Amino acid sequence: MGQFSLFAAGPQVLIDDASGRVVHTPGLVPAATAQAWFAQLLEGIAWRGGRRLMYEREVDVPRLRAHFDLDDPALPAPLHEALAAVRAAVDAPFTSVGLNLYRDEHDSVAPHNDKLEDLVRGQPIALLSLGATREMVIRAKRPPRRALHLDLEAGSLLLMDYASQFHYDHGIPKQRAPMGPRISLAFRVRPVAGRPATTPPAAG
Ligand SMILES: O=C(O)CCC(=O)C(=O)O
Ligand SMILES: [Fe+2]
Repeated sequence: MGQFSLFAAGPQVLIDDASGRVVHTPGLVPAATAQAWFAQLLEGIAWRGGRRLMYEREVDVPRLRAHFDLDDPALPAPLHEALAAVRAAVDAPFTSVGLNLYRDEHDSVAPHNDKLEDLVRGQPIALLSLGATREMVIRAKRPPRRALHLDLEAGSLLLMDYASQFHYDHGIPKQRAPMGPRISLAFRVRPVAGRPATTPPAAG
């Protein structure tokens, strides 16, 4: 059996209609592999805090972050391996990986859609989870704002297509119960600098 043949529960299609496609695959990566990557990244990455404006006040971004271009010769080994695992499941020419570190239950990401100018049109976002299980909430933008609550376990993949970013927000809410650290790897296909993010429709 190959390394990636253990799809614990198989892919679960959460959304698949005109509003977009969202697929959750628990167990894409075996638990021991996910744990090894988590430990190496937690120690080995130069995690950065950030500041953002909220209601005209500067506040800390409530998690730590890092970013690599996937062709960076200094790409850490676990990210190379994680990319291979994601590419085995998703046919997209990923160019970039954003890392989020949620140190504990107080860290979060507010509901948002990924910035469309950071994505090549039509390409998905793939989120690989490592470390503690955290809840993600995916909520429709339109009333009645249907919400999906899912547990993102270590080794799971959440694939959101481009269209879904127009119609849904996603976020990782703070929790009350104590939680260990979690790392997410967000693989994206970013537009090449200097070229438009979206291809204009062909003339004629
Ligand atoms: O940590 C996650 O799973 C979500 C991260 C996210 O939404 C983002 O980086 O844009
Ligand atoms: Fe996001």
